[in-house]
Amino acid sequence: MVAFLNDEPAPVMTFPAGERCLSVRDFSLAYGDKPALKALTLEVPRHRVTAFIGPSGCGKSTLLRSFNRLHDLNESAVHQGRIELEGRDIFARDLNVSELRRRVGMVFQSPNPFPMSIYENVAFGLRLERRLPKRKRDDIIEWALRSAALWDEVKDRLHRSAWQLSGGQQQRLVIARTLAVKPDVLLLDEPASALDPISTLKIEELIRNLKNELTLVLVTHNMQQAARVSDYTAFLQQGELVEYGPTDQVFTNPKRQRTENYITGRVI
Ligand SMILES: Nc1ncnc2c1ncn2[C@@H]1O[C@H](COP(=O)(O)OP(=O)(O)OP(=O)(O)O)[C@@H](O)[C@H]1O
Repeated sequence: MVAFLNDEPAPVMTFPAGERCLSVRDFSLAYGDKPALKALTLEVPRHRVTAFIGPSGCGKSTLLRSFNRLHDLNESAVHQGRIELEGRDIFARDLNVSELRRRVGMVFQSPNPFPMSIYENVAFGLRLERRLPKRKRDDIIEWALRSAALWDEVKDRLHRSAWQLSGGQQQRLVIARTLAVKPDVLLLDEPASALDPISTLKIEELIRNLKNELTLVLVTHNMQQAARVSDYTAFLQQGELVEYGPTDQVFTNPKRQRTENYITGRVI
């Protein structure tokens, strides 16, 4: 066993204030009396891809969903501690939760386009937000579909049903729909786990390219995927942050014995 590996609490990795997008301080969340996250402290850097990995039930999705307060919808969920988006407390009384969810968009495991055309899917969020002149709306829809690497495949059939697209195309459409309202952060919860290998590679390429536009946080069971697309990786176990660092370091030179056990397959 390598001497430096130990199970001390994870050292806090910090970023200069100008590079920090999300900041989690001593954050705990329980469903009723069952703790899911235990006093987590971590920072998510702006315009980077940060991956959350760890065994099933370790709290990855719970942490991701906390970033846009999806737990408000679950009466049994209680939290303590603080999360800031660009320096602002997301639990502040005067915070507008709809605006938070516009700024922090989310894409789930199974593609969920609405039963309407490709065009209407991307326009959906824009219609709710504000009345835009058609020309301007068309420009944003083209921009969002291009950003989601889907424009060339759908530009000649924008008014056909979104359900005619393949699963991978549907997931890129959902990403375009989320991008259309210009979020600052994109949360991705296992975005490729329902897709075939080629569609998965397209989503991964998209994730890498999108960091020019916004900050991405990815939950994945697939460690190769985390290694391929993320800049930073956080390893969680039983609601605790075990290790957080640059992805290369976490995968090739982990500082914690528990991380090494997980990435080498000794714990699943
Ligand atoms: N809505 C809920 N109500 C009650 N308990 C929940 C709820 N959602 C999650 N949990 C529990 O909280 C813990 C963390 O779950 P979470 O889904 O965040 O983990 P995860 O790491 O994302 O798991 P997986 O990889 O299986 O999706 C688990 O013990 C889970 O059973």
